[in-house]
Amino acid sequence: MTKIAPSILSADFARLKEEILEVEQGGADYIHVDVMDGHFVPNITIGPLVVEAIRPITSLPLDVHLMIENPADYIDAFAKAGADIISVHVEASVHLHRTIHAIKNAGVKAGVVINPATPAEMLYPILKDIDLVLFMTVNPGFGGQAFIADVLSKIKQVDKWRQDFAPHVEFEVDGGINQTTAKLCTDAGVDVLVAGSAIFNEKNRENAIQNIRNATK
Ligand SMILES: O=C(CO)[C@H](O)[C@H](O)COP(=O)(O)O
Ligand SMILES: [Fe+2]
Repeated sequence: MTKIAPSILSADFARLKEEILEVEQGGADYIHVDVMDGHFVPNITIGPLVVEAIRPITSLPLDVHLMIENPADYIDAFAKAGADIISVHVEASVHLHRTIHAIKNAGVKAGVVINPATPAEMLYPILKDIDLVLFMTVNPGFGGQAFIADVLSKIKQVDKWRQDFAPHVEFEVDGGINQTTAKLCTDAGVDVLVAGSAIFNEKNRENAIQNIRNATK
């Protein structure tokens, strides 16, 4: 079954606990946490303190998406705060192999994120070492942007490598996911759909989650 990871970027931060409980009760599989530093992306969001604060609220895995420069410097802080998956951008990681192993050594699942304009080949050397690939289907930085369909061919390319030598790797997409784009992604091999505005802009979060999941069948 397709997994759904609501992005709290589009939640009401004044009611964050209730928002997280609503999507958990509505059938979410992960809670997606967008960390932005105002350097790697032109927006500033949340840090380890917020991850630590939401950790006791939910039993769902916390899927932490680091959109920051020098992500290796912050692995321990996010691991200690309670992250279950930490994903770093290939574009921000000079020593990607070292950073991935630092995440794993911290006892956390390691993900690698790739921007829409970054070629699939960047993933090839490290695919077997990681737990998750997060394909950006928008340029990172903001919720509510339009899906970039060109990324689908890249997902299909990496899926061939996955079938060849890395069948354990989960594929996730992030950005512009709704009932229409969800199906395009799962048809290309995606296992986990991040959705922010398509879930938190709807009054009934359970219906929103179910509608996206049902659209992929
Ligand atoms: O990483 C992100 C933005 O950089 C968010 O996870 C993503 O944008 C989710 O928002 P939406 O579903 O509204 O596009
Ligand atoms: Fe994200």
